[in-house]
Amino acid sequence: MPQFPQPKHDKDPMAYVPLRLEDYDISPTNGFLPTEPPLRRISNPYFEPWERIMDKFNQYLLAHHIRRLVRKMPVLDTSKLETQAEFQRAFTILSFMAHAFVWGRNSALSESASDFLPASISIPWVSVAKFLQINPVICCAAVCHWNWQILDENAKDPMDIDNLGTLHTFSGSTDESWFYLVTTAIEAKCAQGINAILDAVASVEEDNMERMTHALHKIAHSLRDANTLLVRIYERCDPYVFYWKIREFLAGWENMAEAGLPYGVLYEGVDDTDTPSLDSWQELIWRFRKYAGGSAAQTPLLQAFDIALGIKHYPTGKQGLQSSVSDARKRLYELGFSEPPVANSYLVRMRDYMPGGHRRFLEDLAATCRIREYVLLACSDQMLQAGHDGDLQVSMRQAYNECIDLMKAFRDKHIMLVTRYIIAQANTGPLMPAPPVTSVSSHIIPHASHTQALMRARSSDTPPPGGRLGGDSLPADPTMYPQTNTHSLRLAQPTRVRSQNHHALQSAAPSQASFSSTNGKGNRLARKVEDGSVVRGTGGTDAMQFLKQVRNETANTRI
Ligand code: HEM
Repeated sequence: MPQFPQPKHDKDPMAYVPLRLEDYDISPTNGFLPTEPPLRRISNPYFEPWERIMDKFNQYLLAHHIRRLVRKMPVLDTSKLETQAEFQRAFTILSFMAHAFVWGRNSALSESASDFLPASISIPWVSVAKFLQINPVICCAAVCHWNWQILDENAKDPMDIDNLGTLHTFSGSTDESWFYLVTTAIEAKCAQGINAILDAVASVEEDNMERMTHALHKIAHSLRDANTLLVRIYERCDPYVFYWKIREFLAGWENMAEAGLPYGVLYEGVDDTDTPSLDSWQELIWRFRKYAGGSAAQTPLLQAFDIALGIKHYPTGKQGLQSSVSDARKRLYELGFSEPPVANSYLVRMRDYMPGGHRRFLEDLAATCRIREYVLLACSDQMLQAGHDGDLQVSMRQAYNECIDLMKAFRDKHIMLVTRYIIAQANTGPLMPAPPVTSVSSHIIPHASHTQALMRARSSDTPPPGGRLGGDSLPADPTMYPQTNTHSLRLAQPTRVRSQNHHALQSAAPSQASFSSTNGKGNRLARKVEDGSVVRGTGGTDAMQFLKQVRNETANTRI
């Protein structure tokens, strides 16, 4: 029979040491949100060049001033940031400016996505991200964890969703605020569930079923709140606005060939400093960064509940072994606690988009948590069959199963909203056609030569001299939130073009014709899908297949 970790002994290196939330930058009251509301401004006037842009961010984005203003911004020294709250604010506002710079193109001027970030953004952003131990790209923490304010400090429940506001949005719409706030409010409401996880872990050590049952009830309470809040998204976030107006700014730069970024984005002043020669484009191309964009899949919350409850997720398409209870118990007897971890790589990868402390919490929790095993071993087969209501073991099992049912219900509801917010929108198409899109480099390369270059590029793998590459019969691009990632395209080599403002390689962008052949609407991040296409996930997987598998794995964990 497998042994549970023994009570701690000071000299035993394998001793159980209880996890303490403060060691992982987790708030006892607000969970993965900071305890105090995020800063609305960095008070040091040195950072005014950033704050002044944020003062009129929506207006500048609407008027297409962002790129010009960001280019003019000085490169600020992040060593002047003093507190963690300042680093978090810096990360959030740099994320908004960076994504506005990359995706905030002026289509009337035939601009396309930018394949570089100027040093004024990239140098401080990379440095702040390093401090926070998170990828320098927009993420759940930037828009949901560090981007909220309390409206009425004296409210009965200050963290109630109806008492919260956002600090920043791209669109300036209430829909976008609400989209972020649903996640923010879920995080706050589930703080007691995170505390309860630690109680449950401790009760395994104490072999205390009563404490375990109580902790499981508290986890269930949080999950019930999360379920209630999740469906409130329908109240104030219009699926049309979400799909066609918001999500394009949340996209990252991975699998974004069709959006004009086949190689990702070059962080100027960070990754190009020692470029040996501009002729060695192959060398430079490796320095382009590829990151997924923002998604609530980057919240540590659901992963923490998964780990706590022993819900395992396997690579998409390879459903795991968790089948019957007796099988699970048999495996536990045979393998003890040393089952090899086989994880869903997408979910694991999303941890790089979480702050370092939160990522480490998930790792350490996985190493210490044996809640499911405890419940499983406490319930004999006879007891499970006879169902002695009132027995401590049975109540514990019921409390555990209630948590599983609520996790499954959450994922069912989530699948429904993905259907309404993404799939239905992608199938319908936009109401308002965007202006046609042409190559950003049309001022550099005459359109006719561009087209000839395209034709040459498609007949060979060598880049045409001085021209950008693309394909005017690229396949239709099914769509994914928040990153559009679809068919993998055969990437042509980029052509180095020295632009007026930077020396980054101009990336291959599909031509106008290629967009009209997909949906004719010009918007490359939110787009109509062709009949029969699947909506693909960030990791290149079929989103629905991924989400349904994650849901089914949850249901299979019931004891
Ligand atoms: C309009 C609202 C939403 C849409 C359209 C949406 C869409 C998606 C999509 C397409 C995925 C697949 C992977 C990816 O691309 O990142 C995903 C994953 C995920 N989303 Fe959402 N989402 C929404 C709201 C939320 C909210 C409010 C939460 C809760 C905090 C949430 C939590 C998750 C989690 C945890 C995953 C990973 C899969 C899982 O653990 O079940 N989502 N979401």
